[in-house]
Amino acid sequence: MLKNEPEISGFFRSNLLAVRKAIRQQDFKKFSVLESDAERVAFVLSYPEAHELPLEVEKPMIKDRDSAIRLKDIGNKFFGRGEFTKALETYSNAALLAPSTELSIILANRSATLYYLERHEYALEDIEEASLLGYSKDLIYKLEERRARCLLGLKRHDEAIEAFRRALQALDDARISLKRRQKFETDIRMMLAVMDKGKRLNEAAIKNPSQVYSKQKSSARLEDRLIPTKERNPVYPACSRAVEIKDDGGDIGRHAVATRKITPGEIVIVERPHCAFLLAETRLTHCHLCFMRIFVPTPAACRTYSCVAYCSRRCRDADAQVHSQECKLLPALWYSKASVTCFLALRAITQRPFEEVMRLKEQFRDPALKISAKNPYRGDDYINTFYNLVTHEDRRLPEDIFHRAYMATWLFRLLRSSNYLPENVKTADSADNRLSDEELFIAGLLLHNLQLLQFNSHEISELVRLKGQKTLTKTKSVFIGGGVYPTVAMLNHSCNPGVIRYFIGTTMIVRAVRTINAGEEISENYGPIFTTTPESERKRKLRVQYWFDCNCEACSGHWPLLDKLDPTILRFKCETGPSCGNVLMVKSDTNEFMIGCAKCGKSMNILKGLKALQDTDALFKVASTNLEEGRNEHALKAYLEILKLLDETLALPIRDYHICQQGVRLCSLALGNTAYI
Ligand SMILES: C[S@@+](CC[C@H](N)C(=O)[O-])C[C@H]1O[C@@H](n2cnc3c(N)ncnc32)[C@H](O)[C@@H]1O
Repeated sequence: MLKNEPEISGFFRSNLLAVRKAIRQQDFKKFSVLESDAERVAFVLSYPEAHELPLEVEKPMIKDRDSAIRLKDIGNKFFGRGEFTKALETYSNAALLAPSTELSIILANRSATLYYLERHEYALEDIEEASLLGYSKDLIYKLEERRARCLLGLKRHDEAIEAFRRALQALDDARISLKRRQKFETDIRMMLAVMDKGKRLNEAAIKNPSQVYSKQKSSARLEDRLIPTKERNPVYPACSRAVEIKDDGGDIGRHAVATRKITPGEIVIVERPHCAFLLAETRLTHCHLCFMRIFVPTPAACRTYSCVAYCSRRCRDADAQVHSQECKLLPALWYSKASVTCFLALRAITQRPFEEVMRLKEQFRDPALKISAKNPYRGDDYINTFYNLVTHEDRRLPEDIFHRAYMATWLFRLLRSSNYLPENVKTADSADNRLSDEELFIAGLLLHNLQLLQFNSHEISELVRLKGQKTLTKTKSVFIGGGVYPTVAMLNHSCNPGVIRYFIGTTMIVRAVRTINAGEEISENYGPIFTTTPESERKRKLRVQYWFDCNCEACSGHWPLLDKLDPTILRFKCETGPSCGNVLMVKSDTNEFMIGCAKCGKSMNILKGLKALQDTDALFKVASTNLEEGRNEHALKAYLEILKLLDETLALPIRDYHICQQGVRLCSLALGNTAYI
C-alpha cells in the first residue's frame, strides 16, 4: 500500500488556509451537509481564493532546440573519440529535448552509437524512427546500410539483404564523391554475395523446432504464464481458483479466503493496474507506460513537451492518446509536489476519452451489474470495480472532506486548462461561474477518486542491485510509482501477512509466503509488519491511514519483534489438530519427546517435529549459501521447502520461519523489476 501519503505539500498549504479562512462558519456547516462530491467541489470553487493557485509553471518542460543541438554536438565529440557510453547518454538527453525538426538526425547519430555498443534492437528502433521523421534523403544510404548491419547482428538475414539493397538504391540521392560511392557499392555487393550463399545453405538446413517453440512460449501474456486461464477464478480472473472474495460487511468488508490449501510460493493473484503513475524522480529513467527501466529513451509522441520518456516506440505509441491529454498538466503537477494519489485520481479520468467518461454518467443511472462468471470483475472497469472500492465516505469528518475537495478543485482546474474537456462544456476559471453539468460530473469523480485512493493504492517498486554484486542481501526495494489494483485492493491487512507482492513492469504478482489452509483468510500487508514494528506503532499507523483497529493474530497474540523472539523455544502445534488449537512450548534442548497438552489433555510425540527441524537446518544452510552466491532460484526453492516443513508441526511466530519468509521475499523481488546500478 502507499505509505503515509502526504496530501498537502508546501505549494498548496497557504492557499488551502486562505480558502478555508474565507469560508464563514455558518457556510462551512452548509458544506458539511452537502451530499454529493460534485456539489462539494463546486462549493469550494465558489470562493475566489480557490482560483488563486497558478495552473502553469515558469519552466514548463517544453522542447528546447538550442539545448538539443548543443547536446548533439557534444555527443558527436564523444562518438568521435569512441566514448560510446557517454555519447549514448548525451544523445539521449538531446533526443528528449529535441523538437521534431532536430530529432531525426539525433536518433540517426544515436543509432550509430548503439550499433557500436552492439545494441542492435535499439539501433533499429532509432533508424526506423529517424527514417519516419524524414531523415535527410542524401544520407539515407548510410542509415539503410546501418540497418542492414544491425539486422545481420540479429541474424535477420532476409531483412538485412533487403536493407542492403535499399542502401544501394539510396546511393542515387547521395551527395558523395564517385570514389566513395564506388567503394560503398563494392562493399555492399560483396556482402550481398556472401549472404546469398549463406542463405541458400541455411534454407537447406533443418529448422530447429525447439527454438520455434521457446519463442512462442515467451510471447504468451504474463498473466497466462503465471496463472493459466483454466486455473483462474472465473468471477475474479486476476485470482487463481484457490482464492475466493467474500464480503462479511461491517468493518471487515470484502476480503480474500483460500478455497483450498495454498502452499508457500504459490502465485495466487496476477493483476494489471486500473491506473498507475510514475514518481516525478523516475520520469526519465523509467518508461512512462510500462515502468520498465529505460536503456535508450524514446521521447513522447507530443512535439511540445519533454517531460516523459518511454522504453520503446511501442510503449510510446500505445500511450500517445492519453499522453496528448496529459502532457500539458504534468509540469504543474510535478512542480506542486502533489502526492501520487493526486496523479492517480486524474489518471483514472484522463486515461479514458472525455466521451467515454460522459457515458459513465448514464451507466451510473442503471443499477450496477452484479459481478458473476458471466460478468467477471474486470480491473479496467471504472464503475463496477474501481468506483466501488472503499472510500469510508460515511465516516469522514467535514474537515477531511474539505481538504480532499480542495485538492479535487485544483486538479479539476488543471484538467480544465488542458484540451481534455471540449470547449463547448468548459466554463471560465472564475468563482462567479456555475460549472457545466459535464464539469460537475468530472469534478465529482475526481473527489470520489481521491477518497478511494487513500485506502486502495499500492506502491510499485523495483529492486536496486549493485552491478556485479551477486548477493541479494545488500539490495534495496525502492518505490518508483503508484497504482490501483482493484482485486488486490479487496485483501485485508495482517501484520503477519500470508502473501507478498512484487512487480513485473506495472503488473503485480501476489505469492503466498506461508501455508494458507482452506477457509483461512488471505491477507496482505499494508506497511507495518510485526517482525520490525512494535504493536502499538503498527496499530497507530493503521488507524491513522486505513481507519481500522488491527486485530490480526500478531496483534491479538502480542507477538514480539523478530529480534526478541526466543530461538531456544519451540512452539509445537497440538497434534490433535485445529479442534484443539493449543500450542506447546518446548525448550529446543529438551530430552523429553512426549509432551502433554494442557488444553486437550492428550500427549503428543514431538520426535517427528524435531527431525523436521533438523532437516530445515541443513536446508537453511543451502538457502543462505545460494542467496549469498546469487543462485536465487535455488535459494527460493530451499526457503519455500523450509516453510512447508515448519508449517506441518510448528506454530507461528518462529524466528527462523520469518527469516526464511524474508528470504522468499527477496528472491521473489529479484524475479520482478530490477535495476543494476
Ligand atoms: C484496501 S481496503 C480492503 C478491502 C475492504 N475490506 C473492502 O471491503 O473493500 C482497506 C480497508 O479495509 C478494511 N480493513 C483492512 N484490513 C482490515 C483488518 N485487518 N481489520 C479490519 N478492517 C480491515 C479497512 O476499512 C480499510 O480501510
